Amino acid sequence: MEKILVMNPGSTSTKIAVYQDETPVFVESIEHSQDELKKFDTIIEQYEMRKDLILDVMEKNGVKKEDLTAIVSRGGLLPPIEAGAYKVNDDMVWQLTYAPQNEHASNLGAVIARAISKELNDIPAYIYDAVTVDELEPLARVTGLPSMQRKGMGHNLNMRAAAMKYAKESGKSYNDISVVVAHLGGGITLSLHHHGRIVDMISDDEGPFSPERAGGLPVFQVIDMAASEGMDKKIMMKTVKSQGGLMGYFGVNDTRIVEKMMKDGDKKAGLIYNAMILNVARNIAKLAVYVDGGIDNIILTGGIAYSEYFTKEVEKRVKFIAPVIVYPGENEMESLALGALRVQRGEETAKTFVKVEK
Ligand SMILES: Nc1ncnc2c1ncn2[C@@H]1O[C@H](COP(=O)(O)OP(=O)(O)O)[C@@H](O)[C@H]1O
Ligand SMILES: CCCC(=O)OP(=O)(O)O
Repeated sequence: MEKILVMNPGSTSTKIAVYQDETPVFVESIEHSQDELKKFDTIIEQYEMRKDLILDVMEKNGVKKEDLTAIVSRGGLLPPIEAGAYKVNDDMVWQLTYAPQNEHASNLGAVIARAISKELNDIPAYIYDAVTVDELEPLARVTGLPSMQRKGMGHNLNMRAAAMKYAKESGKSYNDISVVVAHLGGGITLSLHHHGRIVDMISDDEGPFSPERAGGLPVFQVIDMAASEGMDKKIMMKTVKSQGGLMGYFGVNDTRIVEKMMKDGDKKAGLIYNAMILNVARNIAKLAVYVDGGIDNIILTGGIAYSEYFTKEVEKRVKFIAPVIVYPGENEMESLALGALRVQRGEETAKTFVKVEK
């Protein structure tokens, strides 16, 4: 029997679960307010706070850490890697601590997993379907600057799980479907799953603005901003990553608040909320053209997909491409647990990560 600790450090929450084989013993999501997080300058400084929280929640739910047989976490912003499981090793911890592709809360997952594993005689620790799974086709990588390439970066864990769920429900194999999946969360990313691979995707730096991200911006204005007084990389990243989107316009990252403002007659809220919807729809259409519009279904998932208003308005704009299906929320904790379980049972092999020094 397996007892697996599952961790998912996100930008606005830490999700923690323990699974006994396929069954959840508990699943908890602890929200982090902007106030709580603003005292940390970098993500890695949140290490102690998030690790203690994970261990406390486990203890509170009556699970002894000595009973764990494996640990699995959402993977962070590693250099481009393949889909599926990777063993957490010292190279991965080094990469996420000193040379991640970018700052992101998920960078903490493998670092905390390694530390807990070491305290427990090196029980196996894994990451699964990391943020930087990159299966983009060469055609989808090209930009207009020879020195820049498009990269795969997104909510791969939830988006692949949603695509696989759709395949199962429609009696097909993941290898036979063509779907566009939009993860509508604190950050919004979209992906095109075509014959078993994510052949194109739109990351949070290119796509729609979201509750806390600026999304794709007019590049000439970005250059002016970067060249302005007092700007540096850290301030710029913070502005577009956590202070953009709804946060920038209204100072809140809770979509429900903005939707309520709109419904109560606030004109600015109506304009911005409907623009967010338009941006999601526009980016779905962008992905559909890679396969000449040959999409079986469009899938909307993530927290915002609980909003009937949001999903219906997106559907109105994109249903000319393919039918829309809504899987509200995310299935990340179960996807992580089942991935680790397959590895523990020898049904899948975990790959080995090797660090890439810049
Ligand atoms: N019923 C709802 N209607 C609209 N938005 C919602 C609803 N429930 C949650 N959300 C929004 O979903 C977002 C978080 O989505 P989630 O997928 O949990 O996030 P993340 O990708 O950041 O982990 C927040 O902006 C939250 O306000
Ligand atoms: C860059 C994609 C990953 C991401 O944005 O995750 P969160 O929305 O959880 O911050």
